[in-house]
Amino acid sequence: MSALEAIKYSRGKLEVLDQLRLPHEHHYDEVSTSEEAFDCIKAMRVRGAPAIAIVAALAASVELHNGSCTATGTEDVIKYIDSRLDYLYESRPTAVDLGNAVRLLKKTVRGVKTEGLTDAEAKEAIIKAFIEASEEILAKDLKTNKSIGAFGAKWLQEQYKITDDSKITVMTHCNTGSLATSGHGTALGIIRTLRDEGLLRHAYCTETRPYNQGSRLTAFELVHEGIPATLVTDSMAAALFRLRKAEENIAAVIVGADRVVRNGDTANKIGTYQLAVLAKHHGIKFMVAAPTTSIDVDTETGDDIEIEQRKREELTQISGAVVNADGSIDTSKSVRVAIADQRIGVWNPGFDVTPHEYIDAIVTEKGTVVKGEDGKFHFEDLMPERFQ
Ligand SMILES: CSC[C@H]1O[C@H](OP(=O)(O)O)[C@H](O)[C@@H]1O
Repeated sequence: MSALEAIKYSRGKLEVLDQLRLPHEHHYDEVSTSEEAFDCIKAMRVRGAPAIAIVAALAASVELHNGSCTATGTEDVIKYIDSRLDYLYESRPTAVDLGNAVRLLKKTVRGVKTEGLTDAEAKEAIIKAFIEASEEILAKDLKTNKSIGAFGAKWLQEQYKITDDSKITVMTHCNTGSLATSGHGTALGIIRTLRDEGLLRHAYCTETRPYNQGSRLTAFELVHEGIPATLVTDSMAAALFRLRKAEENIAAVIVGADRVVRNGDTANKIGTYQLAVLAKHHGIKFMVAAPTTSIDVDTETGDDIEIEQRKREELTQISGAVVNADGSIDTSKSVRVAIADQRIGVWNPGFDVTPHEYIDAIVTEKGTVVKGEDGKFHFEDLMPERFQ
């Protein structure tokens, strides 16, 4: 049974699942312009580093396909495309996949051969190249995630020599599954592969306050696919490790990434760093699962990563569906309630940075990277083209 599709696309038409309504309601918004995509990403109706990049690229592609560009002449057409991509880039700052997609698409349109073509022919060739490149970003993502799953499961098998009698339990944070990508997922993709290969005993997912990607999205994906799983609050991780690590063979915490920088420091959903500290304290492996599009070798350390600050209402208010007296969920009535004094000060960073010292492995579609004798991660062998 396949998991939920965050993104539905055919040339000229993009639909995005409104993740703010999950898990109670499945509603797709049609996204046909960069403005609609920007709002969808900013409001986190779609979220997850790869999904953000895919939606931005495809929305720009759909509007171009539908004739939004009135410019003529190669220079003005490229200038228009740049302006749409630069606008989309501003929607959320921390995840690097969006920036990488923008750079790829800008490079693509500049590589189109237009010598000897009329202005109309050149414009058509540029738009065609853009659309094909944006569709390739979507197509490549699922293959990437399956590869991350395979490399991650292989690394864990090497670490623990897993047998039927020693299947492992893992924890994951936030949502890194089909709702954060085009399918299968990154960290949750490794969990899916562990389950497929008969290596998984159990999965724990954290609630992931304040947006609740874990309780609303990951729990839904795990239940949807029948993966044995338990939900805990973010604050329960320490007690879980201390009381149940041995009994449940808790072997690893597996998280996604919004940005991995040159030394391996990793920005991910807020609450990731504390899990890394706990994992180290309890002798549990800490793994980052991320496509190479999430690796930013131009940034030296995690101190240089811009951390998105989000609105106060995400902490002081929550929304959800009504639970009827008989326990059924009434999806026709969504309520929003205040859960704090609305005058209280709020600090709401969307992400934190886990120093590379706390990370045991970074799993990508090109292989798993571990620290060298210098105690640092090195990506030169993984992505030589990025170091030229
Ligand atoms: C494969 S998704 C990567 C990353 O994105 C999530 O953040 P958000 O839900 O705010 O977009 C989370 O940090 C995931 O680990």
